[in-house]
Order: sequence, then C-alpha cells, then structure tokens
Amino acid sequence: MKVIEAKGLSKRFKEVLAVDNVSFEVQEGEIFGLLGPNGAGKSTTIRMLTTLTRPTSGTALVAGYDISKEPSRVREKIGLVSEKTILYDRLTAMENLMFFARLNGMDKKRARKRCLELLEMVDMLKWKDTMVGKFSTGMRQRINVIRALLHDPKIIFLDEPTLGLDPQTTRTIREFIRKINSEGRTVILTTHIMTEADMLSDRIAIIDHGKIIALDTPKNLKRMLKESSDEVLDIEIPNMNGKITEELEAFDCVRKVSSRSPEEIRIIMNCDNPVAFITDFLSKRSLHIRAIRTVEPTLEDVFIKLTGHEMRDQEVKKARFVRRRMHS
Ligand SMILES: Nc1ncnc2c1ncn2[C@@H]1O[C@H](COP(=O)(O)OP(=O)(O)OP(=O)(O)O)[C@@H](O)[C@H]1O
Repeated sequence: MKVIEAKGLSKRFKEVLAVDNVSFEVQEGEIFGLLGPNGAGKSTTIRMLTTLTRPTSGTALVAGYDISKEPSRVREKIGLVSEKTILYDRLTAMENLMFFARLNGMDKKRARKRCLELLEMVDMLKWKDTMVGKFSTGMRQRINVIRALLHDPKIIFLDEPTLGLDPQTTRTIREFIRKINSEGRTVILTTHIMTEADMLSDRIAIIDHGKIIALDTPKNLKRMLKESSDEVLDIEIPNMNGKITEELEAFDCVRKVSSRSPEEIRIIMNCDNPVAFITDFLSKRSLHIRAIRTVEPTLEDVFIKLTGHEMRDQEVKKARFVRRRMHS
C-alpha cells in the first residue's frame, strides 16, 4: 500500500528551483532514502511532504491526505526529525518530552508512560532528569528522534539524522531507525552519506539539482553499473603526478577519475582490456603501479556515472563559496 505519493512536486525560492518536478511513491513499511549532495533539494522535499512549506506546484498524498488541502491531518500521521528541531536547554529530557507530548494532546499519565518507554529504547533513561543543555550532540539527537515518536506515528521523516554525530551515536541512531522500521513504521530518510543510504534503505531516490535522477533498490542501482560493463579500478601509484586525472579523462573509454588519496586513484572505465590499458598508460609516463584492484561498484560510482561529477565535488565547492562569502 502506498503511504506517500508525490506528484510533480516543485519548489522555487526566487531564482533557485530547489525541487524540480519530483514524483515518487513510498510503500508502507519501507525505508526510503533520499540521497544527494548538499543543496540537492532533499530537505525542501521533506519540508513539503511534512507540510512545513508549500509546493510552488504539484502535490503529494501522505497517509492518504493531500499536503496542501489537509495539512493538519498529515501532521497527525507523521513524525519529523530534523536538524532544525528545538529542544529547551533549561528543561530536563523528561520535561522536554512531556512538553511536546502535551502539545500533541496526550494526557499526562499516558504521556509519562510513553516518554519513559522511549527514553529506555534509546538508552537515555538514566539521563531523564538532566537538563538538555548539558547533553552532547549525540544525546540531544536521541531525544530529538524519540520526540518525533511520541504520538506513535506510522510514518517517520528523518532529515540527515546522523549529521555531525560521533561514530558510536551514529551506530545507535542507525540501529534505532532499523528498529522503528521493523515495528512496522515507514521511514523516509535524507542523507548525503552513500554508505548510510546503502545500508539502511530498501529503495533510494538519488537527487541532484532538484531532480530525481535514479530510483531503485541499492542492489539494482549498483547492478546498473555492472551491467553497463563499466569497470571500477583502484590504482595505487607511489610517484603520482597531478596531471594524470585530466590526461586519463581525455580518453573516450574513461568515464571518471577521482582521487582517493595522494597516491591512489579510482577510475571508472569502459575499455576492452582495462588493466592493459592503464598499465600501458602509466608505464609510458614512468609511473609505477603499487597495486591495482577491481572494486565492486558503490553508490558513489553510480552517482558519478549518472551525473559526471562526484558528490563531494559540489560540497567542496559549496564550502569554498561559503568561506569566500564569509571573508569578503
Ligand atoms: N528558504 C530558502 N530560501 C532560499 N533558498 C533556499 C531555501 N531553502 C533552500 N534553499 C535553496 O534550495 C536548494 C535546495 O536546498 P535543500 O536544503 O533542500 O537541499 P538539501 O539537499 O537538503 O541540502 P542540505 O543538506 O545542504 O540542506 C539550495 O540551493 C538551497 O540554497
């Protein structure tokens, strides 16, 4: 059964078309990942589906209700975890949760029981009477996540749920996402982390510049690359020189070269004999090969193949742009 049906959703902010005619469906019980670089339009898509912002055009049904015509019905059925969520620093974990539970219209006794239950689920019971202002980012995020579950919604939206968290908390949050899903909830998750989308999602929509450029299971997305007979090779070159990326990319059979470290490149290519090709290329330039490996394609490779650029490229460019603006 479909629990989300987005039809031609678009959102324009003045000259920026943040979301461009996006359509997709999410089935009940799925973990559905929206994967894309910073600024791709993931948060804006989630904000429209959770009724926080109105689409410029198009619409969506969430739990059977139209996001534009019946927003309060939609809000009853969903939970949202976003980085913009506010917790009150001078209230304890329990007081924060009770405050939001009461806002949701729960009676005191039921609210208390539910808060304790949820605190226990994320291993935060012992911190229930501590002020949230004293919590680490990871502890706050656990409270944020359970806050969205207070009214027991069947559809949960998580916008970059592990952003800025330490590895241990990241693991806890990911396990928790699997747990709430295994209890029958549908999860819609945005992330710019390929491995996170890969390990959690039943299906993934890859978003770039506001458009969905691919939508399938992680396995099928990766198979797409395999079946295209593209090869992905990692090559260690101890005496690397900076020009080889450009030189290699000038060949028709080379799709993309990316740097993995100062001494290692990853190359996606479609040549008759890729290893012979690369060995010949490097030996002509007196470059040595320390190791060469064929690698199973990852979602990163799928993204590169589809867009012709790395997800990180854009993030680096964006960071540089922000820094330049800050210093100008
Ligand atoms: N309120 C707003 N006003 C103007 N532009 C906006 C607004 N919200 C988002 N944008 C722009 O819309 C585009 C998509 O942003 P969005 O936040 O949806 O991307 P994202 O994929 O979630 O990335 P990020 O992780 O960086 O938030 C970006 O170019 C962003 O600058």
